Amino acid sequence: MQPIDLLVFPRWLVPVEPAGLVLEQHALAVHGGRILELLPAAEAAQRYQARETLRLDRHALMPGLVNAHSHAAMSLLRGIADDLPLMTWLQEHIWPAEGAHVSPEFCRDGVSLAAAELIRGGVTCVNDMYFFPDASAAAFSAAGMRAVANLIVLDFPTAWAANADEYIHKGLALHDALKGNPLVTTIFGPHAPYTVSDAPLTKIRAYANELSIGIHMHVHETAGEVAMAVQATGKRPWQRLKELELLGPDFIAVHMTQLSDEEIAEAAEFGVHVAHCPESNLKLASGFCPVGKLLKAGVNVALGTDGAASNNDLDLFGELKTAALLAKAVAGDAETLPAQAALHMATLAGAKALGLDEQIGSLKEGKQADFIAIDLDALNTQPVYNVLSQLAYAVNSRQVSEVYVAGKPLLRGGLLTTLDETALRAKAREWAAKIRP
Ligand SMILES: CSC[C@H]1O[C@@H](n2cnc3c(O)ncnc32)[C@H](O)[C@@H]1O
Ligand SMILES: [Zn+2]
Repeated sequence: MQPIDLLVFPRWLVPVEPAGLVLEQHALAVHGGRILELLPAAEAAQRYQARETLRLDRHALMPGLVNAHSHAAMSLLRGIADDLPLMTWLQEHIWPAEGAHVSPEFCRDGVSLAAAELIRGGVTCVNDMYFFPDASAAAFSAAGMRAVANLIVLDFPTAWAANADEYIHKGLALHDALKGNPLVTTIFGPHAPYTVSDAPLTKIRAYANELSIGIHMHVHETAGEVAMAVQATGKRPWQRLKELELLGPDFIAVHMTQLSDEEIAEAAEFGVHVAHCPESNLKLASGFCPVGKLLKAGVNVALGTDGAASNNDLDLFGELKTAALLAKAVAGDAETLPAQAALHMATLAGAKALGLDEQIGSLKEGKQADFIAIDLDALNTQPVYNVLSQLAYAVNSRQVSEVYVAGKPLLRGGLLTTLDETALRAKAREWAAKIRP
């Protein structure tokens, strides 16, 4: 018998790829933080001597969810300004609050609070755009989560940097510092076309090419953003990004609610990835991303929560259901974004957008052992005719009972292993008292 770290025997094994596959009486073998193989349960019991065995008789086992767009530390700004359109929300409420309170400590505590919520909801990897990405990266690492730290860029000064060049240089230093980190990688995060001018965008493209890192940006979030740009420059932001050669297979465009058919075709042609944030778009009344059309055109569409100040939670299972329902309504076609495609969007599509699809996003031999187990015995997921249907449309994130990243448990039997919930609650209250005394 071969000694290995872990054997998991779930009721249902959902690898996500190949699409629609649900294995029963199978096991997942894990060693050295990686998936050794998926194999029949009887064979696993004969061949492997596991240091630890997990028997999950009521559970579906699937890859960890990938949150392709978030601002994790904004968990500390949850509920500070609601029921407003994007620009009023951002310019009159969020930026002033961030200007007054964001610091390395704010980011550490906000990310830790968000990480607890994300882990509890089955998210194992998060693409995070926020100030003090060094502090955020450290907090994600301490929580044991996989993260993509954004090298953020803005034209205006904040507590993190004084001007676009300083943002870029601090970002490059962070990129160097994170080299060799097994869990945290980097991506450029220029905020949006309306906050970053041509010169820094040109530099970002050059550095992204040189260092082989991607670019992640809010694009065409609202009709107002597009109209303002057309009025000021005669060009839609997409056209400007195209002329600056930003669009390519390493570019993640977030939101994308305002798209012509020609722009959809170009997104496919350039291999641009879209990070769809349906609940934030709904709450800020930003518009509807044409997910059905994008998928038909061959665009990779990933899923994000955006920050907790515009969502107002970080529940990616909830987001996945909203995405599926909204895509059907927008397309006027109930067959758009079926359950299995929505699960793909929340896992492998996110991994692909982040350039991590060789490592995560599906349960496959050789990939990192980033997996989650969901207890389907709850009343709201009974009876189980179709596991994929339960996971996409009926699961509540509280049913996530196990979360592993690189073979290490972050949630065991519903209990967080790396974070102290009582301490997180106390910190959240402390910050609230400072922010709204
Ligand atoms: C450069 S750090 C990130 C920056 O983005 C702000 N933000 C949060 N949500 C949104 C959104 O939906 N559109 C545009 N900008 C957003 C966040 O508050 C930070 O200032
Ligand atoms: Zn955002």
